Amino acid sequence: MSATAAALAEPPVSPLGAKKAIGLETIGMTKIFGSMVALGDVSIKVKPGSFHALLGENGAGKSTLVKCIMGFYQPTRGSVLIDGRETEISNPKVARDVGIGMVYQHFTLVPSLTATENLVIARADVPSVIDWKKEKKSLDALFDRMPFRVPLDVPVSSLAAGEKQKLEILKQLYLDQRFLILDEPTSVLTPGEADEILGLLKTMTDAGDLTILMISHKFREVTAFADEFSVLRKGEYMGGGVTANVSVAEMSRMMIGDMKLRERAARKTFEKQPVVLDLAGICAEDDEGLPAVDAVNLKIRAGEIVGIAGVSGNGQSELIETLTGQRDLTSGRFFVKDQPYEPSREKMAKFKVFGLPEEPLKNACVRRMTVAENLAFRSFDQPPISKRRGFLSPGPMRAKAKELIAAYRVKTPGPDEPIENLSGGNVQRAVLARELSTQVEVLIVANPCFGLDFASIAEIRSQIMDQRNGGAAVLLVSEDLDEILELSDRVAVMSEGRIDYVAPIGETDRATIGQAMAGHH
Ligand SMILES: Nc1ncnc2c1ncn2[C@@H]1O[C@H](COP(=O)(O)OP(=O)(O)OP(=O)(O)O)[C@@H](O)[C@H]1O
Repeated sequence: MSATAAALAEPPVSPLGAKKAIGLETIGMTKIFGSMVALGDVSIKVKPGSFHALLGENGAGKSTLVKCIMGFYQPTRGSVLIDGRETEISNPKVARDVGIGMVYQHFTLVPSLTATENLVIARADVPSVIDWKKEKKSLDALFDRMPFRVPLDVPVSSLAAGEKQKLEILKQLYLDQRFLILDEPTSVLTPGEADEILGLLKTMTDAGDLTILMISHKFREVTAFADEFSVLRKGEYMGGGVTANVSVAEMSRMMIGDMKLRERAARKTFEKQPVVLDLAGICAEDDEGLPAVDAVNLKIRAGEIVGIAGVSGNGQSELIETLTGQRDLTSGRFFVKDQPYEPSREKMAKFKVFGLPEEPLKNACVRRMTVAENLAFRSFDQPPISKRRGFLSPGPMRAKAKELIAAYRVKTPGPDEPIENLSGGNVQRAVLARELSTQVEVLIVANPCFGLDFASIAEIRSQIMDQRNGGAAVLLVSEDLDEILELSDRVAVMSEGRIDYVAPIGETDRATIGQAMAGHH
């Protein structure tokens, strides 16, 4: 039996509004892309009013499953039951009409509009002439019944990341969605913000007002907030159950099988090494032409990792972009081994400067080109890939790609797959494979483990440490303070475009770094 959204029976009334939490099941969900079975016969049950975690390593099929639920993909086979009834979700509008909403890793709000404006225009029934006074009054009344609120009258661009994420969630509640899919919702939040938001959502699921299906790679959050969990591996359902009854070790085994994690690379000790990368008075502007990087001075020695901590949006992205040639300097200079350095392709090759920017699919790949071609970006004009200048040799290029795919466990049907078809985590691994596979003198990495599963994080951090131990100077920008503390030899804190606090790792602590992040230094 198939029921449309309109045919669904009126749910019982809750204090939050007309509807109650929705229960959802997938039955035999299967999605095949060409010869690739991204999802094979997956049945999961998310009870109404539960907080359910969806786990799996990169490429396991989590996004494909939720895209089938949301109507972004049509499954090859399988169906969705909503509150026990089979419901055909032919597109995202149908999902929305039946009360399923999605909150993404990245923000989808219009930055120049206020929260009120963002919410009202998101409505399907937005009137052609909007009575803003009336809308604001009804929003205020609604938010009085919500467990959290955000400032309604300032542009979204001026809100902190935690407030933006709260607003994304409030938007879904305002649209009366009672089944929320959260795709790694805390990646851009501090641990404090993450706990606050997940805690508030948990009060709503416990009250029976909302059901949550959360994709997460963070066991800490899963064990603290999820009632139940399901694990996918290679597109198949591997098991699940009540979170409190299953250990983290058992959950990880379900995710990766008996694969052995790479031993954490030990930190090699060096005598005082020469300076390799020197940032001298670096200044740059943001996209609006406002000062973003303000006279940054930093020297990084061979065999040293300097971690830049900071709340996102304090100039870190712009600093990285100046170093990788994606943003002009307004003043200052770079030196590599005392020689002037500008980030052109030739100079990067000459000085062996490598890097992983943020959002690698956008900033470090050509999305429609194959995995092999993307892996060859740094070497396509050198033997053996180019025997004569301008002539590519596909054989050696594919052979090299296969080697890197195996070494870095990039999940792809093969080297000829367009890179845009890979899962987010696997694009990340492919770019790291390309950038870390040769001798590196300077390594510039921004949030290298963003969106990666726990096994990949261990592997990538070991590789960064290997490069350091091999004598590379590493500049690591990360919003994950644990990552900075684990990898860095020295910590620098960036606040409002400036670096006013730098300390060796043994002479600082979380609280001091936190204060410097808040600008108290
Ligand atoms: N449009 C597509 N065409 C071909 N293959 C695809 C497409 N979308 C996904 N895949 C493949 O399906 C598999 C599952 O990908 P999916 O994005 O669902 O994984 P995931 O578990 O969400 O991973 P991650 O944690 O890295 O985001 C991957 O091997 C991916 O390459």
